[in-house]
Amino acid sequence: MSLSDVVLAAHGVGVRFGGFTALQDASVAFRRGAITGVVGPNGAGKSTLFNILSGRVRPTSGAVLYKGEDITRLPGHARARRGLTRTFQISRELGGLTVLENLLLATPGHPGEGLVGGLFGGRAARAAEEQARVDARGLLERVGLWRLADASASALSGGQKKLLELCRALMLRPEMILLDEPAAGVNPVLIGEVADFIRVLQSEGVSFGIVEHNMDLIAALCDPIYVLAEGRVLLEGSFEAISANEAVIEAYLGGVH
Ligand SMILES: Nc1ncnc2c1ncn2[C@@H]1O[C@H](COP(=O)(O)OP(=O)(O)OP(=O)(O)O)[C@@H](O)[C@H]1O
Repeated sequence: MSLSDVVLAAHGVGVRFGGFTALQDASVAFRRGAITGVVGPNGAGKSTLFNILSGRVRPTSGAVLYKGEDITRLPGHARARRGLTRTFQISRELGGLTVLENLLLATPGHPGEGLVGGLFGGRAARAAEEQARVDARGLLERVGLWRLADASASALSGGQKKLLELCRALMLRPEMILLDEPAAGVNPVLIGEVADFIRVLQSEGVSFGIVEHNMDLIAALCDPIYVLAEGRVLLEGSFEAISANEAVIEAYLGGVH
């Protein structure tokens, strides 16, 4: 893999929480235009890796590079502004707001604040808010949620909340999105829709990293796939390669006993 093919990379990252090593010397590379999977048993360090890549957790060692730039010390919102966004395992919709308002509040500069009496004024702010509304409507139409634009976000199903979460990340027009368990709590039909939408976004040039326990989704979408176990990267490969690997099978069975 040449350096210019890599959009996001972790080089030897590690993090300790008190005396506990959650991640050790982990190196991963997310190829531009690819959907890269990250799998592993519970507690392997997958979310911790995403937290480091997205700026929520500062690694105790190693570095994070985005488009060749060292962003290890850059806060999450600054990474998002550069085009690196994420979603969370537990959807983080604002239940007191409508579906549409949730998207408007996800944009840089929060033009949606105008809706709730913020101090944004002037022509530029109004133009930004208008653009955000156009973007939000376009996204909600694409994922079939436009008819629910004025409904409370708390009324959405688990799967719809995941779609809303993905749309919130997309409001920032990202180049790279990290998805933490996009299929968790989502019914099988909607998982198919989420997968289709991810594929369309990929065809439009967005790169993805996906942490997921649903192996059907990983097999359908991801190449390559990194396997983590006990805070380390065990190996990287195609779905066929990792599922036939003895060390991977052992790592998963070890978690079951
Ligand atoms: N802030 C924290 N403080 C202390 N320990 C933590 C913290 N965050 C994560 N850990 C621990 O680090 C280990 C890795 O957690 P992490 O959530 O990254 O695993 P995971 O692979 O995402 O697991 P799962 O598949 O269950 O979500 C776990 O043992 C977890 O308890």
